[in-house]
Amino acid sequence: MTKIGVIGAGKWGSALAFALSEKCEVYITSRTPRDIKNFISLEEILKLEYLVIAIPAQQISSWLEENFKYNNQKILVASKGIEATTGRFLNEIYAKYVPNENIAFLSGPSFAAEVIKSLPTALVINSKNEKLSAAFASFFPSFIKTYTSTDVVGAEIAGAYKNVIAIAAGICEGLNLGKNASASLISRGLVEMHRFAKEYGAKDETFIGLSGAGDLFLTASSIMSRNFRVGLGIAEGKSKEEIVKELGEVAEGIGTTYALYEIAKKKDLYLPIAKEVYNMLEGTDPHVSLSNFLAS
Ligand SMILES: NC(=O)C1=CN([C@@H]2O[C@H](COP(=O)(O)OP(=O)(O)OC[C@H]3O[C@@H](n4cnc5c(N)ncnc54)[C@H](O)[C@@H]3O)[C@@H](O)[C@H]2O)C=CC1
Ligand SMILES: O=C(CO)COP(=O)(O)O
Repeated sequence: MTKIGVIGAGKWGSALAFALSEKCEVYITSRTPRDIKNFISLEEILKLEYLVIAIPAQQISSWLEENFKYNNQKILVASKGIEATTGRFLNEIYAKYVPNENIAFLSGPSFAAEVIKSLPTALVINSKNEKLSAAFASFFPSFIKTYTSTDVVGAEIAGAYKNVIAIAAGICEGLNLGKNASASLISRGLVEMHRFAKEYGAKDETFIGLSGAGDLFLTASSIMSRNFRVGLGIAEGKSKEEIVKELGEVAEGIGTTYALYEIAKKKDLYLPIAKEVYNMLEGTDPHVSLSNFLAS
């Protein structure tokens, strides 16, 4: 049996550890020791050949700098986000530590809460190394259908950007603007994230498939999404600090909105929804912001 180490025992790391244990021998670690099955130290887990890293995007670069030792491991990145302080994508951050041929990125519509119940799910493994994608794909259980793709940057941007659109969709729902507004917001969100990703050479099919439309439709239409719930909080007039405290889990859309705002300024890009989400996170009245992109 292949041994896999999962780093990060939050919602997603725990669900992936559960799923992968159908076919593999899975070990897990996190910052603080936990009383869970097959929990081992970081030092021990870094000796394994296959690793899944499920810690929040905003913490990746400091975590790698302080903890990671490259030892020819093969990595599957499960995080979805863009670094707020630098605007760097995760594949750029990891490039300093892991060669291209040893890294893959996970994408697709997948609430941890459903994976942990073995509900049917479809995921995409994205890597420049097709042999590596195939290897990771083969580790997933029967209730998860896996696809592979070489469009790393497209999948990464789709997974990060949909969280920002999910915040906007939560605001739309919280303000009771109706299904027409919600559908137009989500479809325009898809156009916006696709246009942004094209700047970086992403493929069109990534955006009409599971990684793009699939994950966007899931996250931007369900209260199960933490990012959607951030939007509901904004609609209630709460500050982002209050919302994050109440949530108690990561909502990557917040950091990613700040990253996109800076990238848009630097590269002079038109990202209207991300810009209004930024304004609302900074305290603009959501009625004003929403009417900026929904009204004529
Ligand atoms: N929960 C979900 O349904 C899904 C989550 N994701 C992505 O997976 C990533 C993790 O999300 P969740 O597990 O849901 O979040 P979570 O809030 O449940 O857990 C985050 C985990 O990261 C660890 N962590 C935080 N800062 C750290 C640091 N500096 N060093 C080491 N470990 C640290 C925490 O201890 C915790 O175990 C995010 O990027 C999220 O977007 C992707 C798909 C589905
Ligand atoms: O990425 C996810 C589902 O694919 C999880 O979304 P949230 O982080 O908004 O809960």
